[in-house]
Amino acid sequence: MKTYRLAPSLLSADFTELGSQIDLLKSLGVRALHCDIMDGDFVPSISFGMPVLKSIRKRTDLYLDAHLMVTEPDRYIDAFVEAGADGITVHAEACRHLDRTVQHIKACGKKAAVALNPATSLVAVEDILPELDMVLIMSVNPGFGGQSYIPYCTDKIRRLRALADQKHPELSIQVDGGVNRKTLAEVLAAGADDIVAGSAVFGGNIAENVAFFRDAFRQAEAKEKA
Ligand SMILES: O=C(CO)[C@H](O)[C@H](O)COP(=O)(O)O
Ligand SMILES: [Co+2]
Repeated sequence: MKTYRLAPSLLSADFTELGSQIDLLKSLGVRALHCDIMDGDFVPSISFGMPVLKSIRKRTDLYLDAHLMVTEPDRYIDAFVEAGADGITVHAEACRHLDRTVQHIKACGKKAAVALNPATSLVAVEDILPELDMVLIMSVNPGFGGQSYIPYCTDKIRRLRALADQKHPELSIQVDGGVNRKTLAEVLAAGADDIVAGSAVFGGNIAENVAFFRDAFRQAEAKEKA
């Protein structure tokens, strides 16, 4: 039985109200925050780094999920662990020795995840799957919030769930990019359990948006039980 989790992407938060928006999310029952770290090289944009994550850590005990969209993730893992991340996600496309990087994250006592860009094949994680806590399927080209979900990613989520059922049933499948009221049902039905959403959480009424995700998770759980 899957446990579903919403991880709001802070990229879409109001940075002048970050502390109070984090407190609000916690009061609404949110358990994790997704922190998008962009270096302007692996992806076109620059977001925020260790000092901001450190401040977030001081503010909250929520699970902090660090999505490293950087060219050389190995250079930054210790710094993000030190800053207070609970889980570190590296891109397969950015790691020359992916197994070494994953073992490093695990040796730090943190959850290890690998992200795949839309056009990157599942083959990139097939062999290492049993070593991972999570695989992140990017459903937009990384770099910006507010983009549209790429439809072919649904089949990729489905194929990853089938692969995980064979090799590592506890694997969490996170989907990131363009997940909103229109696309959520499709993503859940395909087998995702961990949902990142930025604009669909912070755009408009945050409490109503979080309630929408919570209700969808309840429906998915009920479907699984039936
Ligand atoms: O990693 C990301 C972009 O590279 C973000 O997590 C993602 O885009 C979330 O934003 P939205 O839900 O608005 O698509
Ligand atoms: Co992200």
